[in-house]
Amino acid sequence: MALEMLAFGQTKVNQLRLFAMVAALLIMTYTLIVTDGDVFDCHAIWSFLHFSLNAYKLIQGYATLWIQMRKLKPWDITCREWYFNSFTDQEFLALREYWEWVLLEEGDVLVEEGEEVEYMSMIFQGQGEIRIDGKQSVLAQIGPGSWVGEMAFFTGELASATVCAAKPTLIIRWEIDQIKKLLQLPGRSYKAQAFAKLPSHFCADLARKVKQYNSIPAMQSFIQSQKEQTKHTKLKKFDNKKGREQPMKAGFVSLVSVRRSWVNFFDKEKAEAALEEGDLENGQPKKKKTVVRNLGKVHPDEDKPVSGFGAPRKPKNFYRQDTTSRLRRQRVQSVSLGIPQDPVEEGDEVDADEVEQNDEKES
Ligand SMILES: Nc1ncnc2c1ncn2[C@@H]1O[C@@H]2COP(=O)(O)O[C@H]2[C@H]1O
Repeated sequence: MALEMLAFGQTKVNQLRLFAMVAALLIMTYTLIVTDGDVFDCHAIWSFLHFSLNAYKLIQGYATLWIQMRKLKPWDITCREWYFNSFTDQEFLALREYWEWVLLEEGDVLVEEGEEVEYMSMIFQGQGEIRIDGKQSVLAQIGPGSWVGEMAFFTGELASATVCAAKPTLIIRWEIDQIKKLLQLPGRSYKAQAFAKLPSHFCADLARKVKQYNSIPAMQSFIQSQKEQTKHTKLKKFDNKKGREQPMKAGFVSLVSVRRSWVNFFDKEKAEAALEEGDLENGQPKKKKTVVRNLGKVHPDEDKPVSGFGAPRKPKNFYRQDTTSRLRRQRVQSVSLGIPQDPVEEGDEVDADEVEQNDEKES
């Protein structure tokens, strides 16, 4: 009973048969002992049938396998040894059942760029050329063990490139639709197991292609140029930062340079506007000059100017207190502006209303 249970736990058919046979043999022996050799006992008959049936199937299976393996051509055996050594005999035969050998002449096309991919092919001997841009440029060369059509198999898209034979080339190929159907097979038959293993081989080949692509000079120079660009960008950022810091440091030394750096680095727009208005001198906006109009000595008694820097504070009602001086000042100012004025001498009579109006204007 225990052996029977173990037999049902097996996932491989031949192992299951072997366990079932041993279990049936034990039951048969036990029945014959208990029944004193009664071969017609139903347990004995049932276990005998069970044993014989499994033994027949087992022997038949191995005999067929042996015959099929002997039928394999030398290139099938080489192909298995080179590329499918992870498959059991039965799995390999299941795989072999669906593929065909095709010999390509030089220039024969396996798949055409932009067209539907019908076959999944593997180069056994020879060489293939991967061409793009309507066969103009040779992108890569592929040799024995490379798959063709795996990209379309995974993506379901049209062929990404044209592949043609660079010399007489021997390939094996399966119909892609057939592989997809066989991948859906339920259970754990050899066929199902064989086709379930196949896509991992496509993936391995894809990985190899990417690795090869990464190591070609074009890719390496691309990586180098990327590195240089990154370095250049970093340096530029550093320079900009430095450029901003330098004038700021100088600003501690000179207030003017702070102003210049401020204009140069933070307010370029203002500087440009000033340039347009012709207000820029040696690359810097012109300094606004405070126009101080020193009217000179206006009071004969005082030796100081009445306005501008250094002028004494005017006493309240300055002009009221000394109307004559006020008028004299007005005259001097007018003279400096080129306005002819009647000379007003000290002691001249003046109009009080006129003085009043002038005061209002001044304020
Ligand atoms: N750069 C490459 N290197 C190697 N093989 C390629 C390259 N580009 C495309 N191929 C192969 O050319 C095939 C064209 O059809 P697929 O796109 O289905 O699958 C593609 C790959 O098998």
